[in-house]
Amino acid sequence: MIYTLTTNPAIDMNINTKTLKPSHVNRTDEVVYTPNGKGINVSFVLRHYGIESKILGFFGGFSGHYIVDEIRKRDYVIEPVWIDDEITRINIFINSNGEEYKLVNKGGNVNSEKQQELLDMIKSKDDCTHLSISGSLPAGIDESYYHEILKICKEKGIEIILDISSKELKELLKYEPLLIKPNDDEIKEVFGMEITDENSVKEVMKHLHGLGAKNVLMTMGAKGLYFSNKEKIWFCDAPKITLLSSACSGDSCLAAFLSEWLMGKDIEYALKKASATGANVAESMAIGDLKKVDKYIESLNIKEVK
Ligand SMILES: O=P(O)(O)OC[C@@]1(O)O[C@H](CO)[C@@H](O)[C@@H]1O
Repeated sequence: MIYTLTTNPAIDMNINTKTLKPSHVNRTDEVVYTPNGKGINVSFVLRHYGIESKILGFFGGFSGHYIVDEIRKRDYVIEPVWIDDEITRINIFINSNGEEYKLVNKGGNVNSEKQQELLDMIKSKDDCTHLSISGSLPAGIDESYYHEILKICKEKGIEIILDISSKELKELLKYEPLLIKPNDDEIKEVFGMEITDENSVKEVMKHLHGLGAKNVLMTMGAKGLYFSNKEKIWFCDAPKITLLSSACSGDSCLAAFLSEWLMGKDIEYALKKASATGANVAESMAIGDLKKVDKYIESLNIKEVK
């Protein structure tokens, strides 16, 4: 069973507005509230593609209850660690005249007792084959927490999937995660390496594998994505779309990829599905209905980077 861990969930408030002026009452055109957080988004899209997963995370206050209730209404198994006296954050994504404004808040404080509760929960899981960890850490949790989680995974033989932007990612590769999903900006920030051409991609992949990553899915938004399994590197282009909101796009891309790749299916199709899904989400508010994915897949091209 795949488990997703969202250490810092959020209600996403997705707003569409033609006017966004300072010192002005901006009456918006559309607003969509969705129960989210990066790992939760992965679970949603996995289910869309027929793969079940279970959801873990820290939740608190009215907003935490809203997220957990919504997820339970959709019949997911979610095991929340409830944080006392703290409210799960609400993040705001504004789309106005082709521009995106992303207001991502910190998240409630998680004390050491609650941190331990989650670690004990992971330790107690006997059905967990893969743990997909996504997103930022909330207040009160130090980066060293990742090490504690990953040590438990190693001991229990749980395969690790990491989609985190933390600088600690570099140090975490020694736990040999099955897959990491950085984007090109994170590669620059965390590893100080810039993607300029195919040679730089080869260098980056070699470096990441050298540090311990078994597989790397590197996303680059409208520029496409690369996947490396240490033996080969593939590139997949991206469909041309009109961007509405890039929120949830990377998480959905990862889930689409996992839905094929973890099942041992064709790698080229998995990459096309990942690219098509990320693009279709980026032209929607929140995750959207993913209805254009099949059409986009037909238009995509894969090439091997030699
Ligand atoms: O602060 P993090 O965890 O990095 O990002 C959280 C978040 O912005 O990412 C998701 C989209 O990818 C949203 O659903 C959510 O609000």
